[in-house]
Amino acid sequence: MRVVISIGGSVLAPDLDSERVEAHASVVEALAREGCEIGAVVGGGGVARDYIGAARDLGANEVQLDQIGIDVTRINARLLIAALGSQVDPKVAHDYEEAGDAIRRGDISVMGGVMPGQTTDAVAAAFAEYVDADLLVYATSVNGVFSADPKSDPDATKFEEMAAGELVDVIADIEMSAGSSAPVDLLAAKLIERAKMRTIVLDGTDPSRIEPAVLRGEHSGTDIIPEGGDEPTYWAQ
Ligand SMILES: Nc1ncnc2c1ncn2[C@@H]1O[C@H](COP(=O)(O)OP(=O)(O)OP(=O)(O)O)[C@@H](O)[C@H]1O
Ligand SMILES: O=c1ccn([C@@H]2O[C@H](COP(=O)(O)O)[C@@H](O)[C@H]2O)c(=O)[nH]1
Repeated sequence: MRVVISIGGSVLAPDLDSERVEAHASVVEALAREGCEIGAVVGGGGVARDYIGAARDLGANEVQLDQIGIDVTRINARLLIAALGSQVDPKVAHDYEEAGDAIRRGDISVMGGVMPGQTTDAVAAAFAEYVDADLLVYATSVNGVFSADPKSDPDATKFEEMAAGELVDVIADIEMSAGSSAPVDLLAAKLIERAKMRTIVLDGTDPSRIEPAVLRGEHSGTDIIPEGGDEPTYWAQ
């Protein structure tokens, strides 16, 4: 089974805590031991937003801000690589070909951002499509996709499952400036829809939630159901 896991910066490195990074790496390594081929994409989190905010105040334009964000995602990717054992490609992959080659060699491949105008959510979706992944997992700071931002709307309700087209509709109104927050960005949602990619959005603040989701489909987040895609099959059945 080939899996791409997007690990939000706000769950991997809300602060510089090596034990938390180690816990995420352990989950990735456990999945690899189960025989999964893994691509990981790491976000920039609060550190990226802090840098972006400071540079915006200094007059940088949105592309320059995105470039700062990309740099931070790649630093976080290096942190995850540092915590992974010898099975990881030691380079942060800067494009999908490099990342795909590493996976085909049997390595775990880790990416950060690749280009302005998107977030690492879109990187993960494109990476998953490029390597024909069986599953894409977003480990983020909220437990799934809600009808509205649950951090600001107490009446927001969680989707247990939703079609990829519905995801596009929910995400469409969220702002897309550098450093913005969404469970997945709009480009990612469109790529998931196009690729008919089976996708899970879950709370990754506790990384141990990722393994049962990948191996058995057990999680309390949101399943994005591909329209016209195959029925899910699980590795550990
Ligand atoms: N409809 C929605 N459903 C779920 N979350 C939403 C929604 N709209 C906005 N959000 C916000 O999306 C955010 C998703 O997580 P966020 O982007 O902060 O972190 P991440 O996925 O860990 O990535 P990173 O911190 O690297 O950008 C949350 O802050 C949540 O409040
Ligand atoms: O491919 C990419 C990835 C990221 N960015 C910029 O970086 C920040 C932080 O990334 P997150 O995935 O949100 O953690 C993002 O808001 C963009 O500004 C990018 O431009 N391109």
